[in-house]
Amino acid sequence: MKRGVEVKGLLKQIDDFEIGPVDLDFEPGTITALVGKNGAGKSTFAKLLMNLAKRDRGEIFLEGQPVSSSSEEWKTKIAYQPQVLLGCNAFNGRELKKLISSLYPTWDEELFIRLVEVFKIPLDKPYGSLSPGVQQQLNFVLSLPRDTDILLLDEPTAHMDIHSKQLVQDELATWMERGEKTMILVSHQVEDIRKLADFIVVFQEGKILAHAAKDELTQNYKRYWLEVVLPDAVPGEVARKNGRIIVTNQPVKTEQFFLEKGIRWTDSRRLELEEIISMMIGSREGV
Ligand SMILES: Nc1ncnc2c1ncn2[C@@H]1O[C@H](COP(=O)(O)OP(=O)(O)OP(=O)(O)O)[C@@H](O)[C@H]1O
Repeated sequence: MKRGVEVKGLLKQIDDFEIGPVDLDFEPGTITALVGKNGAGKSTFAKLLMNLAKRDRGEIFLEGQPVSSSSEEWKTKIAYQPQVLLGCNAFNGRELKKLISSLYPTWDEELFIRLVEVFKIPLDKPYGSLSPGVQQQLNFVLSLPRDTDILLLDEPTAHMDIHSKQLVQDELATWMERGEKTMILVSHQVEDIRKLADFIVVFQEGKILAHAAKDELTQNYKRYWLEVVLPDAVPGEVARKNGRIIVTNQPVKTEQFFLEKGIRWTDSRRLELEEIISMMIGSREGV
């Protein structure tokens, strides 16, 4: 069976910031979104996967190939799209394509040409002269055609307009249909996560706070408006307001508890993914 990305006991200390220990498996055929507050360690984790930051401990395997400085084999397995392409300002798209395509035996020229047309990328202008949104589009158009089995994208749509974001979402969804691809997506864009992700990994201060299937999260997070003020803790409770509005992530247990105690609720609703993520990463207080 094909293996995706395996991370074992990964640890890195940067000044007073520690990332890890991280143990994570990213399965082929899935998209995982890495979320967390600014500075939580997502981009550093991405760099560790690419050996661009040196880990202190642990192991990383890409389709079974160990990521290390002493071998090159793993490099053709993964395409990494960083937030910013450094050192490229003087080169135009055509020159960058020539450089990058020569490094990837799987380069798909047809896909590149199609994407250039879809995004209407001016290939003859220096990268540094393009707007941040168009730079990001070019960055994307230079990443996907590498057609590696593993794709690692760090905030690929942050600067893009709404239409371009939708194009990226469509292209990524289509790309996943090519086979057993593994995609890791660092993102603050809820729409990207909602449309694309199968799994969500929550980073908090360098640690993995949660790793869950997106559908489970949206099924399980539920808000209840109670008829009475409730002093006791409720099974599954994750937040409350005035003892009368309760959010839980175990609605079956919660409702059983309410029924046993004779507590009635006037309304209940599932939370939107955005609310769930905000609650999990701790950027939203209360209910
Ligand atoms: N080269 C470095 N030197 C010093 N500190 C660093 C370095 N790289 C990362 N850090 C620190 O590591 C922590 C995690 O940063 P990182 O960029 O990984 O967070 P992030 O979750 O990607 O944030 P954002 O959502 O803002 O992109 C921060 O405290 C950052 O200051």
